[in-house]
Amino acid sequence: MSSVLDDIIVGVRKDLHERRQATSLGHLEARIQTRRAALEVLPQLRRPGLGVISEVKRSSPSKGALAEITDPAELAAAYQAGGAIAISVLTEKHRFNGSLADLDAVRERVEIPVLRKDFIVDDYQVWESRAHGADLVLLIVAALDDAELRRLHTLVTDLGMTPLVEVHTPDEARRAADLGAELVGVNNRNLKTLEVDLAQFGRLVDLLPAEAVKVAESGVFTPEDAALVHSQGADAILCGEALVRHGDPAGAIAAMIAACR
Ligand SMILES: O=C(O)c1ccccc1NCC(=O)[C@H](O)[C@H](O)COP(=O)(O)O
Repeated sequence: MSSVLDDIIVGVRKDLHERRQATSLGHLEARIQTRRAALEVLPQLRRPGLGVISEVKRSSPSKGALAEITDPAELAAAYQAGGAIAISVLTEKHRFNGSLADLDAVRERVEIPVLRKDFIVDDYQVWESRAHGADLVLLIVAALDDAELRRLHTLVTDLGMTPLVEVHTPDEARRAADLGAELVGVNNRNLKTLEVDLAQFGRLVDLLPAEAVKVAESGVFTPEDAALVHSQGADAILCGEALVRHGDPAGAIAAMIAACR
């Protein structure tokens, strides 16, 4: 039986095929030449305290519609004002109602690094991410075999961006370590069943390379949640639903950072 992740990737490959027909790789390469270099994020994430990677997320397979978000750039500006270290933009369209236009709008508006959050399975998407101004690209270990993971990780790095390597199981944590990943996210959400367990970060943290920057992803709702994963070794959190549903996202980010001082 196929998992939620498998179903998402079927749609992603179909969309990718259409975009490839519309925009050649050569066009993306030319567009990259006009962009300034990708921003670094690792030095900031290595500083003491909690980094908050704040996500622009309209809907999700687990919860359906979360927030309308008519102006993603405005939301990203609020995130930046609250002290976010980076903005994550979900660009998948069928399940998350995101787009590359969202990435463009956010990139134009904020000065901090921007993560392209999608289901990356092909080199084309990496070129596309840089062409649209991404500084970081998510690589989900569960979606890739070792050869694909290594190839995409190298390409992201070669284009000057930072790969965020996402794991959920001990085996995936080992694969991320073998890769020499410098930025590793533990997703507390199982992308095959959609179950969320905030304790997953604490279970996996010791399996990650000591020198890697560690991100706790998903299921962080309160300053107390943020303080818990920070006390377990999270340098940063990746937070979506709690912020898009909050009336004061800047204040919510500031409160999470304050709880980890
Ligand atoms: O959010 C989902 O339901 C989901 C389902 C299947 C694949 C990925 C999914 N989400 C992507 C993410 O990992 C989250 O958007 C991100 O970590 C923020 O999570 P949260 O703070 O719980 O919104």
